[in-house]
Amino acid sequence: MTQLEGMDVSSATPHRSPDTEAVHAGREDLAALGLHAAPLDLSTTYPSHDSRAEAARLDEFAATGALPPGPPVYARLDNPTVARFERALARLEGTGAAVAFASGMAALTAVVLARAARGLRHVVAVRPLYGCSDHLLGGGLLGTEVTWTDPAGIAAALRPDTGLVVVETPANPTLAEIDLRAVAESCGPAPLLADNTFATPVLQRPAEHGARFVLHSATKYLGGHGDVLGGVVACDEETARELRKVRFATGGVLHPLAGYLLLRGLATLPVRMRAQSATAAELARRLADDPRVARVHYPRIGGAMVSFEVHGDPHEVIAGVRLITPAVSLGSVDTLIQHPGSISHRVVGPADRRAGGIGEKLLRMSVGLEDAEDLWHDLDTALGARRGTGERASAGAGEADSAGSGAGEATGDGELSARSSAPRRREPERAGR
Ligand code: MET
Repeated sequence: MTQLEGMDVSSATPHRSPDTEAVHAGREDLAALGLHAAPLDLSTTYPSHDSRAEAARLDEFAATGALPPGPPVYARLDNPTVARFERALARLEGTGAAVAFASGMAALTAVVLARAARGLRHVVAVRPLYGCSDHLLGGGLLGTEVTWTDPAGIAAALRPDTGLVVVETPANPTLAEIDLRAVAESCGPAPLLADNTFATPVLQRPAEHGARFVLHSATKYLGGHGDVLGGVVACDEETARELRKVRFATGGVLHPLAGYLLLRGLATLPVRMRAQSATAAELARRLADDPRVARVHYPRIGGAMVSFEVHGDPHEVIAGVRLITPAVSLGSVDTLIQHPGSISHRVVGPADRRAGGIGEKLLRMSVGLEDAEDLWHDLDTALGARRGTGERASAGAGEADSAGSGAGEATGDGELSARSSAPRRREPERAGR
């Protein structure tokens, strides 16, 4: 372990732009090590001839959850490659610490267990959440009891044994947005967990709005290339200590190779998010103007996710794509499309899916780095004949522009500005809850 591990990273270095942090955070010790690229430490254990010192270090960890100084003891406790990713993500989210896990679900599990260890097993949650999050909380596997509510009902749903309030914004898969500051204020003493997987810290830093736990499936945008499974919770150092204790006890650790790939992924996160968001906003505009599409969901804060409801059979769209990958997951450099009712939210019962606004006609698309025209051509073909006319579309940028959807224009930093010159037609839905 380096001396940098376990420190409160919020005070470690002066404030720098997120673009700079993405490239440099977590790499503070490399120059002293004489390295340019981050090293990959695959050790499962670490030698020491001093058993008394090891005992003292383990006692200290067991008592506090603070990472002991000196070299690591064992990989389930601590790994320097993973710690670089944790420091970098904490810097990007503006928190004092971050704790990485084997997957996003392992990360959420650790938070729930840490709260339950304090006797606080009641959870207040807002639908929709990612399907497996919904199932983990509501299914009772971890002994939790959930009160599902809308954001306005959070304060009334709180109980003395409420240990956690869980929201996801933009939500998987409807992209519904929540006012995090308002929600955090209504949580009282209960900590707010915000799943920030879809927005990433490039578009939104929930800790600045009062979230105590910022959850990511790191598998998605943080990794960015569809080749690493991981999860992470950004939080303050005191909270991180509780999570490290749960991680050590339960073993849901992030593999060092995953930590290596995630740190590498973070370096390009802002660039990828801006490019993918610009293409997503353009596709959302075109879909909103398409008669084969009943409804388009695109977040006010932008992002690379677009969800839309078709008039026809959504399964035919999945069957019809050729360039776009028909697969669950998101956040990769290639565009993915899936049917939430069949895959990402299958584990949520039909009535609860409906309660969360997840209709059977809904498709969820994660827009990658391909050319927008190529993606539109594939979508246009997969959507099939235009309703009523049988006409095949050949929309390009010109057609989209002349359509003047008024749906807003990606500015390149994830924000949207309304087009004012063109007549307004249908817009992607941006309504919050
Ligand atoms: C196994 S289902 C889904 C994986 C991922 N969390 C998604 O929403 O696509």
